[in-house]
Amino acid sequence: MDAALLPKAELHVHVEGTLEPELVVELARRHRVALPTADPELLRAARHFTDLQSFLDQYYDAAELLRTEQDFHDLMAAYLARAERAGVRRAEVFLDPQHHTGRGVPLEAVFGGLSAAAAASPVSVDLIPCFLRHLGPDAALEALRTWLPYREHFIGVGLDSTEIGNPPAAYAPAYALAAAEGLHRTAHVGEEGTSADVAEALDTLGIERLDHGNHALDDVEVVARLRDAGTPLTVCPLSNVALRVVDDLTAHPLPAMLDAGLVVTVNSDDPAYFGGYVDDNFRALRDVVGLTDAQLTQLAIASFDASFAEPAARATWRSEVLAAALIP
Ligand code: HPA
Ligand SMILES: [Zn+2]
Repeated sequence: MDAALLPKAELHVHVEGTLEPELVVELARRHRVALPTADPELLRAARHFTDLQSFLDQYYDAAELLRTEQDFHDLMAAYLARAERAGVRRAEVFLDPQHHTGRGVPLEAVFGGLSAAAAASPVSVDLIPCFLRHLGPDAALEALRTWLPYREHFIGVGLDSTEIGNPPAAYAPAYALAAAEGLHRTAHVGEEGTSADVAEALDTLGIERLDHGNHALDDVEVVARLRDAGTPLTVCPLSNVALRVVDDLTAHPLPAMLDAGLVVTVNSDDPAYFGGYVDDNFRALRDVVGLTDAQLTQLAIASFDASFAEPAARATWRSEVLAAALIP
């Protein structure tokens, strides 16, 4: 089999980042919003970035087209159909509820639409709402309180948006409440931020996974902490190239992360913006970085081990990977 299509879990994908230009055009038509062009290819060509913020500006702008439960349903349904073709058996999907409630979209529409599409998919799906760093720590704590009545719709919390200038420790109260509520905890750290930010997140947030974490490699002590604790990193190679976290794929630290004994998983982040879904990321690691089939198999197994799914389901998927890897 194409090693890029191995059974896998996707643990780092933002549902708003799966908004393809074709759906942008459809949503604009649905809500009578004028676009600069109705040609999806021209919209796609405009999706290029110089850094994280230049991406976030476009990403939040396009996400304003998501208004109704139907819109959120259609977004998730399209992602899951594509993810299924990428070999995804399990998806733990980020969302940015504050960006929607801040525009007057009710949480019922956001969670209702996403969960309905998830329930209709053969992919095992759970949702992880993220705190938006640019809105600050008080808003994060308040947001979590408003999410808790929808507790059955999500399994954990994350932290995303502008990393520079928004270090993680301030979010400790929101993470403490999440822990008290029995929620899983993960956070974007070390994408544009430093190894000191990664250490700070480990010290203060009680995170079970680290999203990105590229700059952890700048400090051997931080690497040792992650390795000794077995904290998985959700790494996003094509995202890192698109946002210039790395110069090109051949300079990507993923092989160094594996060499350092870190638990690494491969993910798409915002596939509609960064030129590829999770299978495309696996394929790029094989074709450009030169990872072997054995390494790709290791990454696929790690994705299930690092997931928040039930142990029995993880064991089943893990054996599926091994069976697929053995069939030439
Ligand atoms: O890669 C990311 N980093 C921070 N915030 C984000 N929101 C969507 N994608 C990202
Ligand atoms: Zn991300």
